[in-house]
Amino acid sequence: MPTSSAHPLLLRIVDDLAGPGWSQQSIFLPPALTAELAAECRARADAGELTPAAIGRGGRQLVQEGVRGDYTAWLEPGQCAPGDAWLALMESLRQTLNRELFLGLEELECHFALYPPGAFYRRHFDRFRDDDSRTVTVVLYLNEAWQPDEGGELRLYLPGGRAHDMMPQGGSLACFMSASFPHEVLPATRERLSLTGWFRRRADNPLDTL
Ligand SMILES: O=C(O)CCC(=O)C(=O)O
Ligand SMILES: [Fe+2]
Repeated sequence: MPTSSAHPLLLRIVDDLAGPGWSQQSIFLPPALTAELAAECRARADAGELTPAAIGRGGRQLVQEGVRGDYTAWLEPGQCAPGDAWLALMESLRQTLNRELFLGLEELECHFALYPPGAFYRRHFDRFRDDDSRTVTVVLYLNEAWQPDEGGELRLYLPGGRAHDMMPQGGSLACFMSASFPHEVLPATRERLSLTGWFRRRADNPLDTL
């Protein structure tokens, strides 16, 4: 059992990752900060700063609409106040996960994602075949008053052939071990906004760091 003084919400995520390996927090972020992050995502979309998401990494990136149809933009420190507030919270989570679970997480890469109505992301793993540094996935949803009949669930495939669906409700968080759970994003009837991040640790392959 964790014994530290970290926020109870963060400790709940620690317990979930140490147990089943995934966590769903329905009320993770206050509505005001969620709304500010949603506004930032929309502003970037309006400014044409979101680009079609690609599959793979480095020189092997490929846009494949039949696999994923979302648009993304990286969130970097110093770009906007709500983004920095989010990154500070994720830094607390990173430190808590390292302290309690010895995960050795070194950094977070994080992007806004916008799925137009009907867009999806087929079943996949978040780890690249040639790079195992993505260790923990976090997805914060930015959609106010999402309704169950609007679709857009994150479907997490669990061991034993079961699946768990999560509605992309504003302020809720999905978190899971990146290498353990195939997952997909189902199409929605309305625009679906999120902020997705991956905590990375140093790649095992020394050639990757050259
Ligand atoms: O938005 C989600 O629910 C998950 C997104 C995802 O799987 C990804 O970007 O790799
Ligand atoms: Fe994913």
